[in-house]
Amino acid sequence: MVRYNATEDPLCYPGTQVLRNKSGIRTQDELEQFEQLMFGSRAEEELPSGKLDFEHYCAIHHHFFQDVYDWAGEIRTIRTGKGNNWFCYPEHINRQASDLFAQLADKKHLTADTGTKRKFAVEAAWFLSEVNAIHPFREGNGRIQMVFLTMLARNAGYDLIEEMVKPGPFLTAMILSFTGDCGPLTDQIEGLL
Ligand SMILES: Nc1ncnc2c1ncn2[C@@H]1O[C@H](COP(=O)(O)OP(=O)(O)OP(=O)(O)O)[C@@H](O)[C@H]1O
Repeated sequence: MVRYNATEDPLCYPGTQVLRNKSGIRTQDELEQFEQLMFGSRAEEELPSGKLDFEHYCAIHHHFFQDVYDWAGEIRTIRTGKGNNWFCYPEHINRQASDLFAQLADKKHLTADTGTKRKFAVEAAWFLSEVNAIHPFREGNGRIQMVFLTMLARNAGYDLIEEMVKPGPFLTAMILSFTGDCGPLTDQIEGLL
């Protein structure tokens, strides 16, 4: 997992980068294992239904992380970044997310004009790069991005096979998409359809 650059974070146990959690786990390794376990167990359940809007996106985050964090499904309140990239400042998240999900709705949730895998992948890469730049949550963004992408694909008539993700190239493509180059991410997504 790529760790965050975060400003002083009240969500962490003092003097650590370990997020306060419902089980009181104080080490990062143990917390990641616990997150993974809970995520897997919630994946077995039916996902929250919704309109593929931002409210739905947050409900999905809540579903997967409700066993671990009190703030599951809530937008973050501190500035975060990864590598050299800082994500949307928290005070702008609601507005940016509303704009993005309005555009997604205008594009009929990527079901319009996406008659080929390539066309769908182009639109999906656009959406993923934008939602990643917003990065609504303190943790769990990558996993929720992938769950939601799978839902968008299914809604557009495609089966996205997440097990086929190649973590290294996919991460490189995500980072490139942050700087506006969505080509490699488009290729990665097309390869999953
Ligand atoms: N340097 C970077 N610039 C932009 N995006 C990045 C960078 N490094 C990682 N990302 C993206 O951030 C997301 C991960 O965010 P976060 O750590 O909140 O999610 P996670 O689900 O907890 O972790 P992971 O996706 O690693 O399992 C992924 O989509 C990843 O591609």
